[in-house]
Amino acid sequence: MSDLPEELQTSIDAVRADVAALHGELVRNGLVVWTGGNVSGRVPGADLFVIKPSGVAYDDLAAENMILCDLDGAVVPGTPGSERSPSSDTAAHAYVYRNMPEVGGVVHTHSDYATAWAARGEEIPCVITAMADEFGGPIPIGPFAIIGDDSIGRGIVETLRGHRSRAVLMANHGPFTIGSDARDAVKAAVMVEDVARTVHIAKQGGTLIPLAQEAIDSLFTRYQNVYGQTPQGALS
Ligand SMILES: O=C(CO)[C@@H](O)[C@@H](O)COP(=O)(O)O
Repeated sequence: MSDLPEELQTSIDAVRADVAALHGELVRNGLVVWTGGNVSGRVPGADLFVIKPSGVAYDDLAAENMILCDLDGAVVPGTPGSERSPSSDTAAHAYVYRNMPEVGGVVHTHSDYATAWAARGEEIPCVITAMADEFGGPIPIGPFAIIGDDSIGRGIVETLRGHRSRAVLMANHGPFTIGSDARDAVKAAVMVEDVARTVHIAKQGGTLIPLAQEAIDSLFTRYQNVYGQTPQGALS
């Protein structure tokens, strides 16, 4: 692939750097232990995505050892990092990219509280405004699926297609999140763990009070369209 058009190579290099750095956000936010999580990012305008190598310590991850894959999940030969095996979940990430063209990033972790809800096969009810803002409603449970083929990816797509949530709790496994790009998917992974913890603590203290759908809709619309800075005001 060394004879790629310069613009595509530049785009691939940017996604490599972004995906490598975002794995550090999983560690910084306490979402992973050892190597138990992964981030990928789609290469804009190409049938390609970048994902981490399987089982490599987060401290050793770098742009040059990220792995470039096609949308079937096959490693692109002769590219930096292609000498290593891609993440165990590459097939799942690839399935999402093939079937949800609007998705630019996918993340998987075994973060404690979200994975505990997944172990119970229990969706997280929308009882706090932070959930309405970020997920527009409850965080759904996806089917139990064994790693190794399209099963996990199919479960993610069947659960999230047409759903406001960018997070799904795959039963007995843990959260997978999607986003407009890899950073957005990492944000969803951070926020699903945060709300999973809060609602778990609330549930221990007594009866949860559901938010009215009208309030959820209003909060989600505001947060998705008004919250934060315009591109002119953004600092990073
Ligand atoms: O959940 C699993 C394996 O069941 C994987 O996501 C996790 O161990 C991370 O594996 P990778 O290092 O991405 O291959």
